Amino acid sequence: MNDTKLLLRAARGDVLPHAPVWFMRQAGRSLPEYRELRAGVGMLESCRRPDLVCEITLQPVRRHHVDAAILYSDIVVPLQAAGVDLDIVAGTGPVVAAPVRAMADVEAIRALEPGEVGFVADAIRLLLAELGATALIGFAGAPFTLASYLVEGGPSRHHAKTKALMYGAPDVWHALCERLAGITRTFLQVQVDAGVDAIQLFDSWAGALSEADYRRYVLPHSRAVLEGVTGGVPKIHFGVGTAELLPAMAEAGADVVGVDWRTPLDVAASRVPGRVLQGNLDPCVLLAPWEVVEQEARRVLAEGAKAPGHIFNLGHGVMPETDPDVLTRLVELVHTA
Ligand SMILES: Cc1c2[nH]c(c1CCC(=O)O)Cc1[nH]c(c(CCC(=O)O)c1C)Cc1[nH]c(c(CCC(=O)O)c1C)Cc1[nH]c(c(C)c1CCC(=O)O)C2
Repeated sequence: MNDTKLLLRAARGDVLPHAPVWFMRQAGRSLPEYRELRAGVGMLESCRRPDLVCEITLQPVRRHHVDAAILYSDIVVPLQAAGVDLDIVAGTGPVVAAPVRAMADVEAIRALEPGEVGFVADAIRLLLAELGATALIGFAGAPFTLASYLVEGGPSRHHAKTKALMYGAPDVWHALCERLAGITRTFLQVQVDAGVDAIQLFDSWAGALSEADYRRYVLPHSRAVLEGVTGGVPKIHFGVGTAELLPAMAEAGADVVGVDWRTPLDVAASRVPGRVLQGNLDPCVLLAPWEVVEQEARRVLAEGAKAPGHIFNLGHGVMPETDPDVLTRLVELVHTA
């Protein structure tokens, strides 16, 4: 069964008739059917309801015929399940009630018990019964990106408080990342044990760091997550603005390296030889006329062909204002290119 899933064959580096395609943030606000289902239901509440998670995860599969579904959830779901007081505020993102600034704050973050995210395992079981040959991707946030939300208290442009803690109190920083790595590992293992086909570790904001700082302050923790998850599923590792970090992120232990739109995939292939790549059409290109979308998508496919395997995706998430019909057409193009 698994062998018929195109995404898994691409992750293994098999020669395929065409690249598999899915989109980061394919479930969500670009779809009117999502906005309808979510009316009056809070974001995190919706993530705890297996029936809603299943339906929202399936919406982009039905509409676009992508080769993979990504579980509808959020990177802060396991933190909330482990008792961290936070919410997702519409139009802003995650907001944390009591930001982490000192060792006592770190010590107040406890481990995640698998049963505390049982709703995720339930949703995955519902999805597996529906998905057939479409792969299901589970995911989690990497320690740096989670730490950034916890230390800043919310979204941040410069991650200044995060870096101040990292440089100024490395013992607190490493203790925080160790706890977050434990929570993330448990969250991913629950998803793998429930049957997802692949996992993606999002270190969305790691591109804020130099390679030296990434290696010193982040890589050991991301590696602990990626190496700690057992079950043999392919592991995808992705961040934004990570051109200089690609080799280090590959060393953290991913089978597939996600690339944003800034680095052409043939250049990325030379930076992480032997790795399968995922990416990397600029999400903003989807707002341009179709001729531009087609030209850029064909360029991405040609550059991706230089890697040992290529999973077509955007360089970051779908923008909410994207016309869903353009996504559907893009999937068709990738499938027939
Ligand atoms: C950094 C990050 C977060 N969450 C996530 C990341 C890593 C991916 C990335 O880099 O974009 C991951 C995520 N969040 C969500 C998914 C669902 C699956 C999918 O990709 O379709 C995934 C994979 C749902 C969501 N997560 C969120 C929404 C929008 C909330 C809503 O619909 O009300 C969705 C569908 C909220 C969220 N959650 C987060 C942000 C920055 C936001 C956006 C705030 C906003 O613009 O409203 C934190």
